[in-house]
Amino acid sequence: MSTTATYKYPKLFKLESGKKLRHVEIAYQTYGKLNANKDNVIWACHALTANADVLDWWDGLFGNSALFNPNEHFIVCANILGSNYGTTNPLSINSVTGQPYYLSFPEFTIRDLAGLHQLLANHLGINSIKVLIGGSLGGQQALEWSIAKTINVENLILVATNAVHSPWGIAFNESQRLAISTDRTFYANQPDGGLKGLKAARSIALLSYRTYEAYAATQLESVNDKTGNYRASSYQNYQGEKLCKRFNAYSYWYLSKAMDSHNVGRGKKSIVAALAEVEANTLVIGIDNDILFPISEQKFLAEHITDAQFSSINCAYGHDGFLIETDKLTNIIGNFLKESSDKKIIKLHQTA
Ligand SMILES: CC(=O)SCCNC(=O)CCNC(=O)[C@H](O)C(C)(C)COP(=O)(O)OP(=O)(O)OC[C@H]1O[C@@H](n2cnc3c(N)ncnc32)[C@H](O)[C@@H]1OP(=O)(O)O
Ligand SMILES: N[C@@H](CCO)C(=O)O
Repeated sequence: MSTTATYKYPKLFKLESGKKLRHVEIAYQTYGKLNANKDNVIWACHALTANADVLDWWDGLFGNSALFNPNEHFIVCANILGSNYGTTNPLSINSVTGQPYYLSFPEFTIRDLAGLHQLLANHLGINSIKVLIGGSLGGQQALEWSIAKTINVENLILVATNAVHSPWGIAFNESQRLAISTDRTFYANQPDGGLKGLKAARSIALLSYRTYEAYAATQLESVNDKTGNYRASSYQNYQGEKLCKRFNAYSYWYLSKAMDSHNVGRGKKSIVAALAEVEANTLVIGIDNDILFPISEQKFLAEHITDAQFSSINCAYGHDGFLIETDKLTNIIGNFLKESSDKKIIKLHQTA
């Protein structure tokens, strides 16, 4: 059973900045049924440009016969604030002006994304999450939500993510925003504003999601006499255009800023102290060819989250491997969850 719905939060939602959003709407999908004990929730947090349909974009890890399946689990995935797949975003109507927000949309942080997940969990009557999982920007949300401890998270799975967004990651995002800002239609406040800039931004981003080896494997020329019309050029153009058909420059702009804001140590004693607040059984998975969220970042997470396990995946694809290597993820996560449930049974026997 799959449900697509939108939750309209009836009150004002206060952002970390202190600004308030009214009439926040959260588009979400659920699959399967919440059991009587309400202890079968799998909550997936999506990355930069995905949507609430986790069975589609994380097919293989999620699916009818996958590790996370709707027969056993109640799977929840919410479209994040700022994204154009149904949740309130810069193209939504600002009820005060009666016009879309565009660039008057307030900036928000990863903590705000986690805050919206909590609103939805309250609405769905969920007090406990069996597995909270996210990759990349999705992992940043899952981590902040676990640190906030507004809900019980039994198992936390962080894939290709970090505790604080790096100078390198911010520089990539800033370069993408520079590309968008050179497109003057961006400032015209129209739904297709900045699309040429967005195309260039996606082309830049892809360089950080893939690797030298991935391009060599898929875009190498088969002839030596070319002096133009290269496959790699066509690939960059195609990928930029593909994103423009399903996304908008305003959402991209704001979401990339939210990613830059990620720092679990903000307002805390330190980043390390913030990580020590995580109480969930944690598994951190890195991709060893990831140049955007290098594996040192996942090792750091695992080192500072109490009793966290660390595992790595070899994937020539690089960062986006977290969306592709679903067999490897299934294997690593399946073993981790089995161990975690065995430990729980032993603990129960010891306390009985
Ligand atoms: C409504 C929605 O669609 S939202 C959900 C979809 N998006 C998401 O979930 C976001 C996360 N997903 C992603 O980032 C990506 O889909 C990934 C990483 C999982 C895979 O990336 P892909 O772009 O599918 O794969 P890859 O990088 O190998 O590129 C393949 C595409 O490039 C095209 N391509 C490959 N080489 C070239 C070239 N030289 N010139 C032009 N096109 C090329 C292929 O024909 C293929 O096109 P298609 O996507 O139309 O089938
Ligand atoms: N390729 C991913 C971003 C990488 O984290 C997306 O478009 O959502």
